[in-house]
Amino acid sequence: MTLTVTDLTISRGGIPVLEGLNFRLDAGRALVLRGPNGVGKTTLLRTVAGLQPPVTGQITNPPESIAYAAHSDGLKATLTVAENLHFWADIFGTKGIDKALAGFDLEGLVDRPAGALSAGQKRRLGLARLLVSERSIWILDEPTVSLDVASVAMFADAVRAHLATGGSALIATHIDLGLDADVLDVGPFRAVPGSGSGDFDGLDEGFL
Ligand SMILES: Nc1ncnc2c1ncn2[C@@H]1O[C@H](COP(=O)(O)OP(=O)(O)OP(=O)(O)O)[C@@H](O)[C@H]1O
Repeated sequence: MTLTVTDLTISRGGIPVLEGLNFRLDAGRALVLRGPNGVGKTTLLRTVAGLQPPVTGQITNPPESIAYAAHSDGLKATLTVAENLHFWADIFGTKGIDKALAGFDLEGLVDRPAGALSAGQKRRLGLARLLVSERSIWILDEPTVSLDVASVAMFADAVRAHLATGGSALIATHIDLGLDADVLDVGPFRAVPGSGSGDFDGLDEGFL
């Protein structure tokens, strides 16, 4: 399960933000994206996840291999924790939520509506969907926002376990997760300004 990005140029709101990107993500590996605020990390993740087309270049990955966790949690506020996970299990065509509940310490919250969770608990539930998805390539945008130290460690353990079973992860994060990961600084790939339509793109997905 290899993700390959070749000669990629990406845009946001019709304006190119990064260009000339080439990288591959092999099974069992994590790649951490670094770069200053606004450089285009989220845009790159959205493009790799298939939420928007590249300007130029290719992205190849096995079909139905990607699970994408965006900035926002994208939870169903009136559904319980268990119902949210079952909802996503139905979407992904998988069965069972126990591993996801255990992996993110949610067993004590199964009957709580997602809207009544704390910010960190919501984030844990959002990340638990990765386990429900059973997808091999995780695309993660600032996954540790709102997480306390113990929950960051829990998340890092989940990523390590995923890599150990042949999964992979592409992660935009400003913190050190303590993973054995490759690092790609996208700063040097900033696009030359002056082209594009400038159209506003209001789409902001929670999870796919
Ligand atoms: N919906 C949008 N429409 C138009 N432009 C946008 C939109 N969202 C972000 N941008 C712009 O696109 C550029 C890239 O933004 P992006 O969110 O990809 O950066 P980032 O590297 O993820 O930043 P951060 O580290 O702050 O999360 C920025 O200049 C940003 O202002």
